[in-house]
Amino acid sequence: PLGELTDLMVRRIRAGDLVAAAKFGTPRPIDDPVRERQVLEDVRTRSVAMGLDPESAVRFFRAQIEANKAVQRGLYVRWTRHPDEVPDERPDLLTDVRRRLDGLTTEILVDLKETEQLRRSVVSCEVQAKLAERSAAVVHHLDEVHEDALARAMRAVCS
Ligand SMILES: O=C(O)C(=O)C[C@]1(C(=O)O)C=C[C@@H](O)C=C1
Repeated sequence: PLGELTDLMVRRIRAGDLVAAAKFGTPRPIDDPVRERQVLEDVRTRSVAMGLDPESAVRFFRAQIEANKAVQRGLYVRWTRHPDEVPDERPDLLTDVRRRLDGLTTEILVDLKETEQLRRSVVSCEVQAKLAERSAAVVHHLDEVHEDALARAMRAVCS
């Protein structure tokens, strides 16, 4: 039941690779508190409009942002040690990567709404979340950096 939401979380985590590729070797820092506030304000407003608990949605997205930063930091370490692994192309953060993240926000909010009942029932939610996390790690061939990020992101699934 949490498979679709988990897949979307993995897609957001994978978008962290693009964020890292856009920022690595530029003066732009991994942490952008202004952008984080914009993302979370947007989530809050749209949750209210959708009848989702805004506090829980914001908490969920805070965890997704932390997971995204963990990916960026992990890749920075990897790329500093192995410069040959740095992607050849630098995507554009504003027009390419953040647009993709904004699209994922919409999809994730819809899925949060669809799974609201299940996520409120703490015990079954924890069981389903573990199942979804394990199968996503296998299906998406996640390496350690991305698996750790997913574990971090999953902490806020059960409300
Ligand atoms: O948009 C960025 O610059 C990102 O790094 C992505 C993101 C996010 O997950 O939405 C993560 C960290 C930043 O502090 C702001 C936002």
